[in-house]
Amino acid sequence: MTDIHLHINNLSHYYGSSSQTIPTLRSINLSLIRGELLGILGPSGCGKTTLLRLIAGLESPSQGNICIENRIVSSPEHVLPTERRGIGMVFQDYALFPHLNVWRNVCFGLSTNSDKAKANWLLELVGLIDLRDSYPHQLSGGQKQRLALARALAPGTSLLLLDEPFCSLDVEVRHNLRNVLTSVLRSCSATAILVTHDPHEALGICDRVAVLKDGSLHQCSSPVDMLQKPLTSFVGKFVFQNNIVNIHSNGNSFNTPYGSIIAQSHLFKSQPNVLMFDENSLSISLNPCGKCTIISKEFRASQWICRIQDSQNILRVSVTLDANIKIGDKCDLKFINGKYAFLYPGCVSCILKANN
Ligand SMILES: Nc1ncnc2c1ncn2[C@@H]1O[C@H](COP(=O)(O)OP(=O)(O)OP(=O)(O)O)[C@@H](O)[C@H]1O
Repeated sequence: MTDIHLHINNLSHYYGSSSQTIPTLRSINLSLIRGELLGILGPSGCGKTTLLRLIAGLESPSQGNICIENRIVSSPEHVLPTERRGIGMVFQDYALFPHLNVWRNVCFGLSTNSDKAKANWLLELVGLIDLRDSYPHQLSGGQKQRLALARALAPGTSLLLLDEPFCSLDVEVRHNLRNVLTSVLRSCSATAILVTHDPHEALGICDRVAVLKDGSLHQCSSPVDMLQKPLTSFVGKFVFQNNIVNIHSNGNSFNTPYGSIIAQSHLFKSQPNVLMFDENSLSISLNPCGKCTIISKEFRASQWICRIQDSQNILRVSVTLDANIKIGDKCDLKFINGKYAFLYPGCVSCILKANN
């Protein structure tokens, strides 16, 4: 049987009175398996922090409930205090005690010798044992966040809530800390939720990723499943930066300025009106009289990613590094034959076909 650590059941939340405001979270259902790292991903204001605060017991649900270890800890009628939930929290701003050194920060609130042995082990694990006498102001941002991680886990916490913990750190430190996080969580057999607005971070280290938009859960699945089947066009666009094009059907066939679409129409539950495809699905040919304009190009290790505009869309297109292209160049775009794409609503897969 699956060992569910946290279960969120039909959870909704409003700030203020539900009759006056729009919900911050709408009917969220999620489960976390023990030892799992779940990413909560979404744009600014979608409700990520609110969801974390609800799990921490810092907000009260308007509807639904939250169970930790099969026990209801939050419902509209009752909210178990944060300190009785067996959770640890790590924030972007570290929240360390400035007047306590590293060792005393980790040991804060611990009493037994075995707790202190664990604190020692955690400081070893996060690479801070040699800095045990230093104070927070003597640590770098990355060291402070490693200390915050060790402190959150020291009391034997098995459920960790991390709210954008790496977002104020520079790229290399952030990258190192992601690796520290996953190995520390594994060593402690801890379950964790990582709130982030960075798709690379969520996809890179999380076992599963939950994507929120305007308080609604669009998808919760492993990174590979999400890549292979983004359930909504928002997931494809926000998480994978895929292209979105509005389409109109002509009976069972769809035409676009870039070519046509082959799909099995019996799979449609409703008529698709949006096509989604990735940056490798279009070919570009320079043409001074072309209908499209290259408006930006970004270097990636193995290709350029161009943004190309026509009268209806701005599309991301990958172009080989040896292509002689400049911003402002005119061009034509067409589908690359045989590339896979998705139609929405319904996430029906289809195949792209270039116009002759
Ligand atoms: N204390 C509050 N009172 C009223 N509205 C709030 C409060 N806190 C947040 N909100 C609103 O609730 C919505 C969700 O906020 P939340 O902080 O959960 O989003 P978020 O996804 O974490 O955003 P960000 O990535 O910018 O931190 C936003 O529209 C926000 O303005």
